[in-house]
Amino acid sequence: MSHILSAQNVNKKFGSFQALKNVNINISKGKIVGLIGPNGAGKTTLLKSVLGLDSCEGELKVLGIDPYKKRSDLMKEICFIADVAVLPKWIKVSQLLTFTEQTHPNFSLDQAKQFLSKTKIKMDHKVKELSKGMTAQLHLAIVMSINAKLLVLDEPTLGLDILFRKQFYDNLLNDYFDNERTIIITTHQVEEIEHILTDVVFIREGEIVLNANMDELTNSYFEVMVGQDNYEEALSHKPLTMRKVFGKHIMLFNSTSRDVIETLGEVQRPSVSDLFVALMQEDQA
Ligand SMILES: Nc1ncnc2c1ncn2[C@@H]1O[C@H](COP(=O)(O)OP(=O)(O)OP(=O)(O)O)[C@@H](O)[C@H]1O
Repeated sequence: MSHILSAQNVNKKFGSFQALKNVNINISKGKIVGLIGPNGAGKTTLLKSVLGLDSCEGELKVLGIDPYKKRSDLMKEICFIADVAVLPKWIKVSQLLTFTEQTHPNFSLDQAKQFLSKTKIKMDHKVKELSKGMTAQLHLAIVMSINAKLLVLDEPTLGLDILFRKQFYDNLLNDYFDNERTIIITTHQVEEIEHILTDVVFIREGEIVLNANMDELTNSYFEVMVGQDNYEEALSHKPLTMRKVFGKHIMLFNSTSRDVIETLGEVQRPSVSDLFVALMQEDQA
């Protein structure tokens, strides 16, 4: 098996509405992939197909398995967080850990206890007694104690404050991720995760509009801060987007015209969120 995930011409229709359009992606082991798109772009729809929660047309293989037809086989090897706040309110932490140990073959109870010992969560706490952030910590402690090959996170930090969000991603990167694992994350807070990503996939109206690793991205696009003197000339090279900061124009270009344009101002690497905004606008133009 060469890819952890392989999608070829994947389509998904809800009645006459086409939510996924000819999606082609391959993801290999050891990647942290950001699946990024505006509201209603098709991120959750794609992840549901990846997790075997919904059917799709085309060829989709996760760990070499057809997720919809062989979901129970797949679930032994992967885990996911759909929304951190969703855990049964009435259950005690100790009961939740026992339940997970009994139902998941790759769960380590000792490991979960070790993660939880670094938090304020106690074994006899009920989920309803935990704050949203503590519930997220509990969920993550469980997920990080499952020896999974693929972790799928759909908006994992929704509703959490910035300290918890930062801690969540730090824990994920330092205590969980290694080259044997693969993570797919969707979030609208792109700027908070871009430093941990190895690859980005942009999706818009069910179509993949960009699929690149972060190094490729740096080489494919660049921003130039252009002063008034060079403004007209820089503009003639047709920037993808432009914004004004402290009286200077920051223009985004793709690398085809790099040699000429980098003489016109200070070059910088665009953030993933700036690139996302630019490519979404470009696609709509
Ligand atoms: N069960 C369904 N029945 C009909 N349409 C659906 C269904 N599920 C999703 N859709 C539609 O498919 C499109 C993609 O939805 P999806 O939830 O995948 O978007 P998303 O990228 O996850 O958005 P968000 O960032 O807002 O969560 C939307 O137009 C949505 O209305």
